[in-house]
Amino acid sequence: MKRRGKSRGATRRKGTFDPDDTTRVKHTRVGVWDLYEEITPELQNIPGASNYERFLEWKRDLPYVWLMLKDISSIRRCWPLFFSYFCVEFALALMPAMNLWFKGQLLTIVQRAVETRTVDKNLLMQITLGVILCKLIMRLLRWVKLKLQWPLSSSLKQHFTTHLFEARARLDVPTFENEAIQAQLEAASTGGGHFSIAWGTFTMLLGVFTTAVQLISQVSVLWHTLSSQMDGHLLAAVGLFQSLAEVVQWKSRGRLRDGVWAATTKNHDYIKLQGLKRLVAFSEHRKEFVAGNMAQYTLALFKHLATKVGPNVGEFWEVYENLILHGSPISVTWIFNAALGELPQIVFALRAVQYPSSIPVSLTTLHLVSQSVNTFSHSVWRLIEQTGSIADQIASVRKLYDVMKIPNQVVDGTIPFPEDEQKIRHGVSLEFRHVSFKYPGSEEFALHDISFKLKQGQLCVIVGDNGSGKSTILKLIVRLHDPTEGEIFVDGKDIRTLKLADLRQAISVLFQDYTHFPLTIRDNIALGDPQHAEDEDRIRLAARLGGSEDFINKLPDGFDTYLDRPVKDLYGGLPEGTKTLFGRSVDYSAVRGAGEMSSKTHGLSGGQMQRLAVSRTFMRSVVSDDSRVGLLLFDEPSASLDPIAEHDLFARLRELRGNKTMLFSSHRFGNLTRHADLILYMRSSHIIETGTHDELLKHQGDYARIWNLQAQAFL
Ligand SMILES: Nc1ncnc2c1ncn2[C@@H]1O[C@H](COP(=O)(O)OP(=O)(O)OP(=O)(O)O)[C@@H](O)[C@H]1O
Repeated sequence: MKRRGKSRGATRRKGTFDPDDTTRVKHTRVGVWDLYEEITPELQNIPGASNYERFLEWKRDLPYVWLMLKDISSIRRCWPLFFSYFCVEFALALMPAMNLWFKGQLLTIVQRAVETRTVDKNLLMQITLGVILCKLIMRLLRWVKLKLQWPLSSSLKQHFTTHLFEARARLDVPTFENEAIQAQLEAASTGGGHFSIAWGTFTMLLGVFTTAVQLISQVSVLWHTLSSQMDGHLLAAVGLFQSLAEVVQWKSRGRLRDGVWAATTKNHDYIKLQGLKRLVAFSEHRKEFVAGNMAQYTLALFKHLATKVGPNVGEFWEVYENLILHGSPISVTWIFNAALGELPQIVFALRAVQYPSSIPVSLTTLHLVSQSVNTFSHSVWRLIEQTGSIADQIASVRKLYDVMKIPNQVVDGTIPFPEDEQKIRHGVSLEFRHVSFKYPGSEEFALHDISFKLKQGQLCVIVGDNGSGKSTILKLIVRLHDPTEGEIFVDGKDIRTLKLADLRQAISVLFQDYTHFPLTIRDNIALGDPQHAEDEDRIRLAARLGGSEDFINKLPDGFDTYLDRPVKDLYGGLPEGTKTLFGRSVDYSAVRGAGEMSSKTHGLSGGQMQRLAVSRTFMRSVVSDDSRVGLLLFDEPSASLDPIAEHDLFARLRELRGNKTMLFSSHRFGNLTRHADLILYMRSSHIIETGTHDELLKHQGDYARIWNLQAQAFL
């Protein structure tokens, strides 16, 4: 481990994590990763301070456990199952003590047999029966437990999956794209394990309780039984000493806790290696990968890089577990403890030499003691392990609830919008007042001092160079981000004061980088207007207006087609092309046919994709008479359309928009700009020319130049 010795003068914001601050940050190399942990200055020199901190964490986190238990108790249909599960666990916890009791009885019989040379056959039968019954009951209880486990754990999982869905659904763009937030969401979803956090916590709490019951019941039975045995307490003490010695040697693993830490890698070879893995694994790259003939080159590069970075590479957690947690060498106490395991036998041998006549009784006692000490120390181990992981588990519960409280960067307003529902159909006014904007983490202005006004019902077209800021203007209107400086007004009101849901309801937007959702085509269109998502007629009308109805109808599953099925079919691991297996002929087509599975995928052309996206916008904006939309935003809606489709789209838009205010971003002059009330010509984050088509032509500036350039192509 070494400290970083650079940039003492680095800018440090109060309360934020600064990896370059050498007084507060510990740096550890973990394979190709660099781990930076914040050292808490006040506590670092106090012995045992971290344990104290851990206790404080518990105190902070326990209310969340209470909250979770209340949440779990709200799933009423599970009550009987929970009750049964609790009873089964409780009964199972008493079983080892019961077993011990029977063994104690056996010991008494042996002792009596040694002393009196007689055996009580009836008692022996009863005890034998009791032991068998005990085993049977235990098996039965375990079977019932397994049967109850699945319905309970899956109910909890489902309940908390909905909770996580809600937590994700409420996040805005800059918050969601933040990598720290992504990590927080990930941690809350998995809890780092196979089961859900809720089920893990429930079983852990129950486990601690039942282990305590197990220990108390065993100790009382053992104490009672051994009181009457020669050397009973001595052997028990020796056995327990050994198991406690192991416990003392066990120390909590130095897991990274929830404190402030961050890990990064600057190893270019490793990063490139990961990039190559994705390139070859993800279907979205396959077309270019194949067409570009990249296989041979990338394979050679992959091999070269893999050799160069060596074996100590992998996901951070994988490397951390192996190099840091399991990296400790074998200790002297570890070896000493192994020898201590034989101590009860040594004590027994010495006593046998001293009192040879007591050998049979002592032998049975030794057997009883070593067995019960084994179960006992197993229980102690369980308890320690459970309490050791309690802090982690409880912290996971807090994570589960904390994700609901992640603050959005775009803060909601309070004023309802619009004041007049009727009026909004005739459009809204829009004003940008000295708006500047930088994307999060970017030093460059994407927009700089942008001001313009648009009256109710006007058509505005934004034209300009690539990267000049056209799309960004549209994104700010729907408040995907807020301006860094300046204000935006809709109908004279600062959009930051308006209720976000109302503002977005009043706007229909088609982004340039639209995506299609992993749902059916019907749902893809329907989600344009969630309020009318069940209205089949509207969906079909939207498809017709967007120019997508014809090709959708030609697809085998029509509107039910999934463009990219979110759940894939599963197949056995036979190598593709296998024709025979152990002499039998085999073929996937039989099982595929029986399951009505298809290996076909439905590809759409770029233009068809765009028509689908336009249909989604139409679903919201122009289809309904009761629409509450007053502002339509289109970012390059015709980029992938053929000239006829483009012409039809604009004609339809002009006809259907009524009086709604409309804003287009476009590279194409003509079809739209000629009808525009206002054209904004942009370059390098600034508006450099504004006016109508005629005004800008007269002005003889850049707009006129590009217009003439495009017009000449048709001469
Ligand atoms: N998510 C983002 N994060 C950081 N910078 C971004 C992001 N999106 C865009 N930018 C930057 O902001 C500037 C404006 O981008 P914008 O997408 O608004 O341009 P545009 O005029 O719509 O371009 P085009 O004509 O190519 O669509 C560009 O310099 C771009 O690199």
